[in-house]
Amino acid sequence: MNNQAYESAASLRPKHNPPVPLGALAQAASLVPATPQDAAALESLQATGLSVDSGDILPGEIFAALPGFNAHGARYAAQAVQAGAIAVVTDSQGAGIVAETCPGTPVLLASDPRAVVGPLAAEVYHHPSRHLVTTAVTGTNGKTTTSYFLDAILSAHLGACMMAGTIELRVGRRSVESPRTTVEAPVLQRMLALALEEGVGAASLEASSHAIVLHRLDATSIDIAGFTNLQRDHLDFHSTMEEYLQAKAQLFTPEHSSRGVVCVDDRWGAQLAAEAAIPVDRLRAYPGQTPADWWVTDATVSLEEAATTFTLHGPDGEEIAASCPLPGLVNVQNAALALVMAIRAGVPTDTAVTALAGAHNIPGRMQRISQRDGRRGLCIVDFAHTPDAMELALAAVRPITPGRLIVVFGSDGDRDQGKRPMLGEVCARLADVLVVTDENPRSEDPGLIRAAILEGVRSVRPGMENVEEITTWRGDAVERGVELCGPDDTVIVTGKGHEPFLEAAGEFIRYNDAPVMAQAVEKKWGRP
Ligand SMILES: CC(=O)N[C@H]1[C@@H](OP(=O)(O)OP(=O)(O)OC[C@H]2O[C@@H](n3ccc(=O)[nH]c3=O)[C@H](O)[C@@H]2O)O[C@H](CO)[C@@H](O)[C@@H]1O[C@H](C)C(=O)N[C@@H](C)C(=O)N[C@H](CCC(=O)O)C(=O)O
Ligand SMILES: Nc1ncnc2c1ncn2[C@@H]1O[C@H](COP(=O)(O)OP(=O)(O)OP(=O)(O)O)[C@@H](O)[C@H]1O
Repeated sequence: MNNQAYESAASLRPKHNPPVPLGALAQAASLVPATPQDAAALESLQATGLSVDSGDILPGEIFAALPGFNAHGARYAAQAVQAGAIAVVTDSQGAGIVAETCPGTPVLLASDPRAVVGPLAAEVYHHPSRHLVTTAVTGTNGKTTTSYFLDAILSAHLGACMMAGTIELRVGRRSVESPRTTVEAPVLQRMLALALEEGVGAASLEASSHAIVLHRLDATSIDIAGFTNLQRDHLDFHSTMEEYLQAKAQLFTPEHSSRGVVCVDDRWGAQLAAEAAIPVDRLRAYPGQTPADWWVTDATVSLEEAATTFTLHGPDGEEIAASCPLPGLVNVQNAALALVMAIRAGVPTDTAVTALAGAHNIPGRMQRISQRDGRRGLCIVDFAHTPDAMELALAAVRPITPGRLIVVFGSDGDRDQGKRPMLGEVCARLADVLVVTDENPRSEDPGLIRAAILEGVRSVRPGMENVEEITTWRGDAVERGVELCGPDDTVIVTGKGHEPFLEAAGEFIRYNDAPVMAQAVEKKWGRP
């Protein structure tokens, strides 16, 4: 994500945050003044906020200078002080740098500064999560989808819900692009405080494993934590799957959450549920034998409405007929998880079921741009950008496609080159018509990326029938896909989902598939 997103995230702050004495903050996070003069500062100073980023400091706030993977944050202390920081929280190495670069600035010491940022941020923003119904979803896949389902349900129940995840940071009507899946603790606490200030009663969060390990969620009171699944990913950060699971498992401890709902469809979920240190509901979303408190039967994809219907059974004999508007059986796991989490958060079942059924248009996640109506075809934007996700996405839309399945796709530059022919192979195998285009070529020659994809296509379809290559611009390819789409056909454009930029030749170009596809739909069929 580019710098603009970080700047926008910084704008989501409460309008009035009563200042907190530095002494109280030091006590809350067991901070030690670096010098006797710094101890005196505790008596006189009050803080109005906190940041780990010097570029994000407002006058009166504290700068937490963290030892980073690349640099020591204390290197930026002078910049923070110039912006109005009243004190710096750091380790002893950082204190040395501050003494050199901005002498006289009060310094509070912590042996692991990253670990105190959460509690400090919660304290300075007055523990807003304690007053909100807060949910957090973790797992390799399905976090975004499940958290949007929860957003819809909690909004229906409480009037509004705050959202912090991969796609957006939203409080009330204000939404900004999200810099990452789970933002730094000060950004999150500010958003929660703003939500409280604006009368928003709930928060739906995504919890990445990076965030859990890097303490971004510390001191956030989560009412219900949810776990979707664990698949191979991020083994550069967590060295083994066991370590990856243990990172997620931290969310299911009383330090973070009051209760949990865990999908036990894979063995990792079963292990997590068995080892969890908080009360946990076990949910089985797919057919299987694993013991569970809640389980799903009759999962079906409906052709007419592109909806998925299922029955959710509960521990007290509940039998809940539910539906979600996203196709694909993976979304049954996400939908059932959202339902059980909502029920455990106190949402009446009827309210939850109705809101889930209406949870349309998650940005870039099987997002329907036009519905099949006898004249128009079904037009969808989806984020699938790996061979596995592409396989799932195409398998999800095939049953709701009486005619041809058209896929518009490309592959990233400066990333995993091996997946390019694999994507071509999957699409050639599972779709009828292929329109090959660019995704984010970045510094690479887009023609070479497309050639690698086409090599994979050729391995399945040597004659290259029903394969088109669009060499001009991604928007033209999306338009071509829609042009080819008949009333019984489906066109799915994959790879970029919600992304607001296309990265090419060192530039971030404003581009989003959804409005481009909507324009193509209007050009072909007129306004609905
Ligand atoms: C690996 C990782 O998570 N790194 C995080 C880490 O960065 P770092 O230690 O490398 O920071 P650094 O560049 O050494 O800088 C040290 C400190 O100086 C500060 N600084 C730096 C520059 C400056 O001008 N002013 C300033 O104050 C930085 O905010 C930082 O606190 O600490 C920074 C803030 O303290 C985070 O912004 C940064 O996240 C980076 C951007 C990141 O890309 N993280 C990814 C891996 C991530 O968290 N991903 C997960 C989910 C992934 C997924 O599910 O796909 C996510 O939640 O998004
Ligand atoms: N429950 C699930 N199980 C397996 N795959 C899923 C599941 N839910 C979604 N997917 C697949 O993963 C893709 C990403 O879904 P989603 O954005 O909801 O997950 P995520 O955990 O937020 O991932 P990311 O952090 O990459 O956005 C979807 O396009 C879909 O193909």
